[in-house]
Amino acid sequence: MTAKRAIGRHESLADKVHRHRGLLLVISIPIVLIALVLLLMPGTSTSVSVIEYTMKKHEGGSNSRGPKNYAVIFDAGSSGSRVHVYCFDQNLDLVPLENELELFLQLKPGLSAYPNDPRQSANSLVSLLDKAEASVPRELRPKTPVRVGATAGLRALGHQASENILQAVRELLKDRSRLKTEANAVTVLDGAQEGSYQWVTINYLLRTLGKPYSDTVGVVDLGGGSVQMAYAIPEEDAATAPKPLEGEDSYVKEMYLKGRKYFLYVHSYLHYGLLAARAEILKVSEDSNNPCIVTGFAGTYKYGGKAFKAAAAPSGASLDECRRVAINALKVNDSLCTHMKCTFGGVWNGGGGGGQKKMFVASFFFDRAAEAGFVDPKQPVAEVRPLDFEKAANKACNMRMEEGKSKFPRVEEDNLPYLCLDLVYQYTLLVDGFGLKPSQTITLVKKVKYGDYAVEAAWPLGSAIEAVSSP
Ligand SMILES: O=c1[nH]cnc2c1ncn2[C@@H]1O[C@H](COP(=O)(O)OP(=O)(O)O)[C@@H](O)[C@H]1O
Ligand SMILES: [Ca+2]
Repeated sequence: MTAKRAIGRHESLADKVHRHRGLLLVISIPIVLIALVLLLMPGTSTSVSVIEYTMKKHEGGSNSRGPKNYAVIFDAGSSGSRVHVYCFDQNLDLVPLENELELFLQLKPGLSAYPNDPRQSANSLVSLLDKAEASVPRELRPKTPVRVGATAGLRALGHQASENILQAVRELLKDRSRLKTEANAVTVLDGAQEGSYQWVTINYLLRTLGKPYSDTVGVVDLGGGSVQMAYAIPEEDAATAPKPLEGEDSYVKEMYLKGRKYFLYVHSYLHYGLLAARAEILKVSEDSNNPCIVTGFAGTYKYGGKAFKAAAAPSGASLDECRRVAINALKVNDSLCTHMKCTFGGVWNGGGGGGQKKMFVASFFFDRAAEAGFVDPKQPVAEVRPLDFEKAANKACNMRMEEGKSKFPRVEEDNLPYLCLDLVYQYTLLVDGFGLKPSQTITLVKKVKYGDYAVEAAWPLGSAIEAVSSP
């Protein structure tokens, strides 16, 4: 009986198809054509990578968690290691741990300072781990994710040496900690992840997530080893984004946050962090004097296990000549731009737009501006213009080493010989590299106000949000 009915229905369906074949043909031709065009279009499938997380609402039901969710994130940076502990409520709002919105601890040097001793490298995290774990209530520890994200220092070490260190860190966590380690909890972040987490951090703290892309802010993060830029772009621009250069991460990440889809342009430049750039700039002058070194200084600069001659010319430092060397080191003019518009080194600039109107610029940009005296280190943010870096550079390039302490009382002694270089590089990176106008206002950021508190403007919060919102 059942079989008979099925056959009967099958026959009548076939009859109908036969009867309406003309109409079906008319409908299907444009559909096939559209599918063909989409298939052949350059774009999204090759240049966009989808970030794997959504900021879920924790409103109960099967996905419900406890009232408080902790996350412990290690930032294994090139110049130091840091740990952040955050606590979120069910709405994914940050709630205070004791009297701050995060526990933040740091130490120097970073994991990459022990390239040949993975155990010692991992053990450098012990004091941070113990204090971080102690700040999480005992009963929540097995449910609390811990992640270790290494950045430019381990990236530059190469695969085998960095993998050995990461393995030693995994063992340390297993032996010493009761926190939850997910698969891939201990990794070298790729530059695009680092930049997109930083963008999530800042926009989360500014409460712009969930708003249209043009209400979000763009970010620049100048680390020791690498520098990242990230900002949201319109969907049309994402669809026509160029393919990345060989071996590079894709230019666009697709992200779902607070119910909205964002297309994030993100790029990380390895070797263009501030401490790495010093080496690049000193390499240009090889064994001779360098016009970026403060007048009266002669010494060596050590970076990444190598030593570079760092000696002032007898005639002293020169802002103009140092600018030329910095532009040269950035390869602004001598690399092929095969995209519509490039930043430097042949890298696509993302096309600009509303998501880049306001730029929040972090890490060494804030720190050097504070040391140079044009930003108050006690304030979480400061509005400046690229030309403030040039003005300070002019002063630094025209002083002698002996005058350093009185002209720049806040500069750390080890940084003094490189103050002209650092400030010139920062100006050059913003203006010649990223194409900002010298007079454009940018926000230097150390922390972002969140309610009555201020939270570090660093990528680990973006990673924590992902960790507590994944299933
Ligand atoms: O959590 C943070 N809060 C404030 N500043 C930070 C934080 N993390 C990194 N920085 C800044 O970034 C600088 C160095 O960057 P880092 O060592 O992370 O290099 P990398 O990002 O190239 O690996 C530090 O000297 C500091 O100014
Ligand atoms: Ca960093």
